[in-house]
Amino acid sequence: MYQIDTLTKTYQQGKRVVHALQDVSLRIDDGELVSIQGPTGGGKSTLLQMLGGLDRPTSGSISLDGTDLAGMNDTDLTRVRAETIGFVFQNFNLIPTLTAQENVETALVPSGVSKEERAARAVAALESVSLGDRADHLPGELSGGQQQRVAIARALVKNPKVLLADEPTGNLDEETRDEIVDLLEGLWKEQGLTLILVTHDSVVARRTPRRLRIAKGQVKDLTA
Ligand SMILES: Nc1ncnc2c1ncn2[C@@H]1O[C@H](COP(=O)(O)OP(=O)(O)OP(=O)(O)O)[C@@H](O)[C@H]1O
Repeated sequence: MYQIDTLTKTYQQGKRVVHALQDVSLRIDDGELVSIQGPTGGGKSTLLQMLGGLDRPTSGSISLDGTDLAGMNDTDLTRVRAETIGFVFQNFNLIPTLTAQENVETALVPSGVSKEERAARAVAALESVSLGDRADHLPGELSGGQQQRVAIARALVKNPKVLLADEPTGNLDEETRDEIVDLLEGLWKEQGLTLILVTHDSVVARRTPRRLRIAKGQVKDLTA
């Protein structure tokens, strides 16, 4: 469970101070599927970065299962990210010179999993996104939707508790978008994940049980 209390994140832009997040308080329970919408510059990516322990708040707290991410040292935070949180991005962020199989295996390197186990788990993860027959392909040989499936397999191969997705369908046509949302929704149900996704797309947001809107650094729960 995430518990966020009076979280503020400011950035200095020249002489100007930008409040990317302002006094945000929020709770996200285990197993929720939540979308985050809002205008450009509203603070969506900043919030996702905080949830992923990729950046630290200026003030306030953000805890995951009772541990304050803001107060953790870098080593512990890296471990939490490696073991507990999966990330999916708009641009897939696959390594172009590695095959689908190798891309997925990379996610297990920081956790110290043996080579044999990495290979077996990557095969299973690719099968879970219906890409078992494309394991030897390079990203450039795959469609956008297939690349996103590889990225989802890479995020889930470590069995994370939380999956954070930043515009996961932003680069896909409508049909592929629907396939990817179907896939994410299926994995969410099957694996009991907490799935939090940032999206500009109201069609995607309408499919999530809980919808948050963030504008000018402030969060509103549209389903409360
Ligand atoms: N590293 C940074 N340095 C300075 N300002 C930043 C930085 N990151 C974000 N900001 C500012 O914080 C505010 C919130 O940005 P954020 O990227 O979270 O918005 P967003 O809702 O994700 O926008 P978009 O939909 O365009 O991705 C913006 O005013 C942005 O300019």
